[in-house]
Amino acid sequence: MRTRIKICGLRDAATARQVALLGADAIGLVFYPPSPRHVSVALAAEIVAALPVFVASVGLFVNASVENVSAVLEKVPLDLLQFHGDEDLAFCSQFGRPFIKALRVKPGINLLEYAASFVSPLCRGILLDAWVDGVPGGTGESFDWQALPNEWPLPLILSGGLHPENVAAAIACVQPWAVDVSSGVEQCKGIKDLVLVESFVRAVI
Ligand SMILES: O=C(O)c1ccccc1N[C@@H]1O[C@H](COP(=O)(O)O)[C@@H](O)[C@H]1O
Repeated sequence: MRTRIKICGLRDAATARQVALLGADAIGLVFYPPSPRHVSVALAAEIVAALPVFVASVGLFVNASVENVSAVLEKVPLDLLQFHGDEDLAFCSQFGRPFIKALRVKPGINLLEYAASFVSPLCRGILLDAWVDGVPGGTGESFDWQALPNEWPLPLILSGGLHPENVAAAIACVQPWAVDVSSGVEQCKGIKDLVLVESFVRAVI
């Protein structure tokens, strides 16, 4: 079975639909105002409404307030939440929605212990991203895949600096359940390139 694909940081309905038609299993919507990929609640609702059936919508938050996440959930029918900051299990679980938790790979972090602390009914996976000081994600930076454990207590989503030329090698090395990409399929920050999206999807094995 092919590795699942999430393309993150969509900012218009037509491109999101195209990305889905090219083979993405999920698209990500960034609710983090400092990001160049940030979307408003109204735009996110429009994008989700344009997706073909069976393509999942994922809302990405970074250390957002409860009120902020709840306000998005009231208006946007997201399938999954992605918490990309320092949120703990209690924070992530309180919305009663399935979620994935990002972990930025940094020397000294016990990756398996961290992942094990999120094993719970609503946590559907651990997403690994590169650690870049001062920027929570979407940096286009990768990390050393060779250093990762082979077995994980939750489905693994690999991200961080993936692009059409390295994604097959990353999958062969890590064998994740899914891959997630933003910068590697963009013309410039926040603008997706459908040719790169197509090449990325084709390269995923
Ligand atoms: O995409 C963003 O702007 C973003 C902002 C803040 C936190 C996470 C963000 N994106 C996620 O970052 C990783 C890696 O992205 P990249 O492919 O290296 O650019 C990915 O999981 C995105 O969902």
